[in-house]
Amino acid sequence: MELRGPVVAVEEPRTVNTRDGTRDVAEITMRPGRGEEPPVTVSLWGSWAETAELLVTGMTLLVTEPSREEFRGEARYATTAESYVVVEPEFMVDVTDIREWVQCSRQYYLSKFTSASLSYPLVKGSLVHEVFGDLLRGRDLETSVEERVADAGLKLGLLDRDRTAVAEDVQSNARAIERWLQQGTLTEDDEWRSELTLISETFGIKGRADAVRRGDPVELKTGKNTDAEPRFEDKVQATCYALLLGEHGQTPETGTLLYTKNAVLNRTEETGDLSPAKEFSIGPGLLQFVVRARNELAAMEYDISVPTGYESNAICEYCFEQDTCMVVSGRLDQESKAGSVGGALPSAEREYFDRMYRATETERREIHREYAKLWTQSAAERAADDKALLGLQPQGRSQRVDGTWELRAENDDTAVSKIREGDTVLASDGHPTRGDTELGRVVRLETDADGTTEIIVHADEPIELRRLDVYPSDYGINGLLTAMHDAVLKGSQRRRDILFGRRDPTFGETNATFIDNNTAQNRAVELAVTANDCALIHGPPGTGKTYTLARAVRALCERGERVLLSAFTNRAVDNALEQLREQGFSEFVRIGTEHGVSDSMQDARLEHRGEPEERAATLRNAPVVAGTAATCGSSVLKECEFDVAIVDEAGQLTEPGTLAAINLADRFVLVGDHEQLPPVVRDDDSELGTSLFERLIEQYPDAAVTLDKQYRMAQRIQYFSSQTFYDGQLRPATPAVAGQQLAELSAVSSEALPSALQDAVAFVDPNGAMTGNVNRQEADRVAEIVDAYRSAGVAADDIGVIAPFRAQVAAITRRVPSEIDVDTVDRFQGSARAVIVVSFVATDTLDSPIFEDRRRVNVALTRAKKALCLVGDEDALRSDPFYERMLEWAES
Ligand SMILES: Nc1ncnc2c1ncn2[C@@H]1O[C@H](COP(=O)(O)OP(=O)(O)OP(=O)(O)O)[C@@H](O)[C@H]1O
Repeated sequence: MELRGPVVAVEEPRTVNTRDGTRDVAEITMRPGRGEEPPVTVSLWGSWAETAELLVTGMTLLVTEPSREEFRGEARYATTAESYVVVEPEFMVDVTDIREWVQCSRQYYLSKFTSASLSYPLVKGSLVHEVFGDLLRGRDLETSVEERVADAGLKLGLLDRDRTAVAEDVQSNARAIERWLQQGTLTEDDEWRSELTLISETFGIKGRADAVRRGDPVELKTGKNTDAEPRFEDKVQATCYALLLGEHGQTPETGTLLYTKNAVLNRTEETGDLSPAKEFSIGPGLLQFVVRARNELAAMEYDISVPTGYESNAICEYCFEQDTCMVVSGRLDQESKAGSVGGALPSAEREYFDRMYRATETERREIHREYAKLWTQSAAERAADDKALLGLQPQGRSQRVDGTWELRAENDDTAVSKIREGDTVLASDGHPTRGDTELGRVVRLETDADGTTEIIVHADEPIELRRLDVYPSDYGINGLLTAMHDAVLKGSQRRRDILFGRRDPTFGETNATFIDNNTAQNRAVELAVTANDCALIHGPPGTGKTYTLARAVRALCERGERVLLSAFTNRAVDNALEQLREQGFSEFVRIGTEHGVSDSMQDARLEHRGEPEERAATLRNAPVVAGTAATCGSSVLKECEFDVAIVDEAGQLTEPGTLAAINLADRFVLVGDHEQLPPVVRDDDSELGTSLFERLIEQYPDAAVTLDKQYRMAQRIQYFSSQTFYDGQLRPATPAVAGQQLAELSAVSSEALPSALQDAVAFVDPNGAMTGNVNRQEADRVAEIVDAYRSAGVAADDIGVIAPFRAQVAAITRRVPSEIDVDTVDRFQGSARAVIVVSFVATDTLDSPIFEDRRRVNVALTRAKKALCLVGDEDALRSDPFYERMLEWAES
């Protein structure tokens, strides 16, 4: 039995005399049943009374196992010895955050700004952890160390570390583990699990336990500890895992900490307890303590306030982070237990930091809401939302060379989901939080001609693969905060003057001609090459953005500048590199994962594995380094410096997302189109919804150039977009572009097309009906239209179909040959087809927008080169002035 719902009133805690002596109690009123039921009073006893001080009305509270009694016809509840009180249970706190919070609340806050810094202790720490996992999976120590150290070649090289010395260091730490594993206390049937992903519905805590032995948590620490007891914060961490494990069965009573460095200590020099493994008992007091610590953290994040350090008992004098802490409080004018140094930043910068911090944390909260849906939504609801693939039939599993597992399954269902190859997912035997779950990577997800989908997932442990769920990761959030911190607190004065509108960007001069057949493109390269601060290149659809960008990269390199080439998506990064190759330039390295990078760029991909010095040199000496903006915040790229950062698709990046890339360079060039897809944010009113590109282009029109000649669309097709989004400035680059026709494609005879499709822009009303997000009649009609183009000789890969909703995408996919690309707008951005068919789905009235944003329509309509067919309900479209104008153009 539990009470879960919003708090409606809170009373101050008081001390009362009871049969058992004096006790604290606080009374609160809440609406259980997630706010559906009438208010009830709950007495929070003992140490839970303190929790009442954290509460404000509106917060969600969870009380487990309360007692209930009737008092004058009213139900009254109270906490019992078994109860837990959880503040904002849907706010998912990571176990490592609780550990940090207990050490120092300020340190928890500061660590948001130092994500992904490269340091030897961190790299060594993860190597030892990996080796530990390997040993548990039965790999032999020497092979494991050798392999893992080789895999970390690049990072070790950037840290100027020698491979053999690192291997020895890791090996000596790992020996402690090996010896402990071999101790007589362990028997053959000792049950082990490594790297267990745990998500708690009750406590709002998630984490990955290093290992679980016979149901008890084992945590690995690469430091030393010569006390008999584990360190308090380490106990806190292991206790969190115990709490999470208890949710699925028995709560463990013992936790183990393995201090690997103890094994390396010299017994003649060190005194104390040198044994690496230290056990401790986990009692109710400790379990409740970690929940209370988590509650404090969740309450602080509820209103996104900044901790002062007084929330925990840390002693600042002993803290390694004291200086950083004081600088941050000084610069941002924050109250801090450690005090502060230096003057505050100008108020505009502090306000900006504050706004962006709040917006980013709000995004985190939205991601956590997604987490909660893992259990608040039923399996069917998740499948209907495209967030899960259910009912998979396991097809076996096998251990891979590195000891991890390949899990195979099949699915006959035609269900679609957002899950794609390369994604990190929650793979489970039935339920993502209640079942046996592993965090895994989808390496294959392919549907064959008879509709069977083959699924392969790589994971640490061999589970039965029956279900996949989208994993709502907040991994990137700290990257955004770090980028913002680095830009505002560490950025040069000159850069900040530009970002905060205090000085106009300046340019040098050049007499060179870079592109001789397109004035705007030539001007764009000129700006990029001569910019002392920044240049902005606005590229409407098909105007040669990529071509111009590649030319600019080359021109900069010719002048001896080192260039960072970045974009929002992997695809755009690869497109730019392909264009560079076409222009005869190939001195670049590509940073990215094997899955992220396209096949054609695998040869340019920087391997991490190898000889450290050689790996680091390859990166350090490359004239051009390319990777997505998200990768720019990685520990590897943060070690690099560039003269110029060129960022494509800048209109799709949030401000902090853009800062991650431009922080690495002295000057920057943003390339994009703010009239196409905006940044994707979960909170509609978010400050993050406007890109830095859009803000700067409005602020500094003189630093910008618009490419105005497009090389893609027939004149008839481009007209609506040009008029509606580009003040009529967009024009075909050549008469050939303007006058292109379907009949120019080989084997195509346009006479074979039905008369309705003869025009370059056509409109068809299939008289369908929308149910949910699907319009079946319209899907049938789209299939007929695709068929008509095919019969007229258009090749399948020349046709693309775009629909606003995934459900309609699925409905159409089932009706057309598998070679035809059918997808949402986001997947089509940056590409084009000779023929594009757009399905609008909506019928009768437009209660909710078809494409959430007009800019998405712009993208959809401008993917077509020679023929565009709009399929939708005339009445619905005419009910909105924007779509009405679109119809008038289509029917003119
Ligand atoms: N100055 C030019 N001279 C000749 N061809 C050009 C020129 N600029 C671009 N093109 C050609 O026009 C086509 C479109 O260019 P590109 O792919 O660079 O467009 P884009 O603006 O990046 O498109 P998108 O809007 O999809 O990002 C390409 O085939 C490119 O080679």
